[in-house]
Amino acid sequence: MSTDKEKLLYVEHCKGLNGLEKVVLREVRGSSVEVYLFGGQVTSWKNEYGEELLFVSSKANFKPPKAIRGGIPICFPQFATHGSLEQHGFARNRHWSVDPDPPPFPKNTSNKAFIDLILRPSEEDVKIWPHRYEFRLRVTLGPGGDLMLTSRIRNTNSDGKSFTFTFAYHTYFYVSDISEVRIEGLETLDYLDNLKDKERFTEQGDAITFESEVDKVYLSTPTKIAILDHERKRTFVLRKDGLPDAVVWNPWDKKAKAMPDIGDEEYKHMICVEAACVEKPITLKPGEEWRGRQELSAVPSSYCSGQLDPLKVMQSS
Ligand SMILES: O=P(O)(O)OC[C@H]1O[C@H](O)[C@H](O)[C@@H](O)[C@@H]1O
Repeated sequence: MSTDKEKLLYVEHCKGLNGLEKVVLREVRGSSVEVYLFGGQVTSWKNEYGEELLFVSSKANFKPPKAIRGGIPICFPQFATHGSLEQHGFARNRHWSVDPDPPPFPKNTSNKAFIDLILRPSEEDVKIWPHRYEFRLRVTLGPGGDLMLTSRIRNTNSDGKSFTFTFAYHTYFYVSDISEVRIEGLETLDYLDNLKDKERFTEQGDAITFESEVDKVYLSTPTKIAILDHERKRTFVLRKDGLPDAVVWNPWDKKAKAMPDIGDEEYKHMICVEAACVEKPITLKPGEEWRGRQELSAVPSSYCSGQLDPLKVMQSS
């Protein structure tokens, strides 16, 4: 366990843009993470060289109630238009609080840089979605610069009613050039195509690359997905737990132009790959809790490349 004094070095509470409350996590080797209490949203993740790994639009409004465009918005209790609520639910445009005394995790890690946030419904929220819950979000910056998000959602209804929700960590990765990006781990899977009325298709071909707008929900994916940025020679590895689906989105030029909070050319520098639970919504009875976890790491591409796997090089020589 870290002492309070030690924790101060790693977790700083301060003001962000427009005076919004922000928490900065730091790790000794220099990596950092920023989390806004508005939206419970991670808005920055930097590696030990100070390079930004997440995309945040230059036109992002850091002005509630509009959600911040970029980073990792939380979609809850509804992903996209899969229900009657506003697009992506309301968690991304609510003010979260720091949770001073969260229930412990079964396995407490030695990580020092983490923050626990909590969202409970306001009376206004209950009118929109008639349920009581506690949504606890732990954001952790690991010793190697990895970024972990763990959500724990508990049904606290006192009227005996269950509730059902869909969910996504709507992660915007920063990439050098979208036309040089490849995603591995989703080949041959079934997906719902949001550009074709959520119709179901099967992915064909070897790997996923980009040359036009994409908005797909891949179903029941492996727990590990890799996003390769060839130009930057960087690979993001996304690991997920409790979140069977994965959304891939890039608005491309026309849609980006129509969006007031994305610059016309900025679609080239972003790719959303979102650990999600969309196809089969989660139902919780009163007292029940759900957990969904996403872990991100960024490594030089050579570490991941099959060609450079020493075993494979030896076998092929
Ligand atoms: O503009 P937003 O409400 O933030 O949504 C941005 C995008 O999020 C997801 O990736 C959905 O699949 C897209 O259909 C949507 O356009």
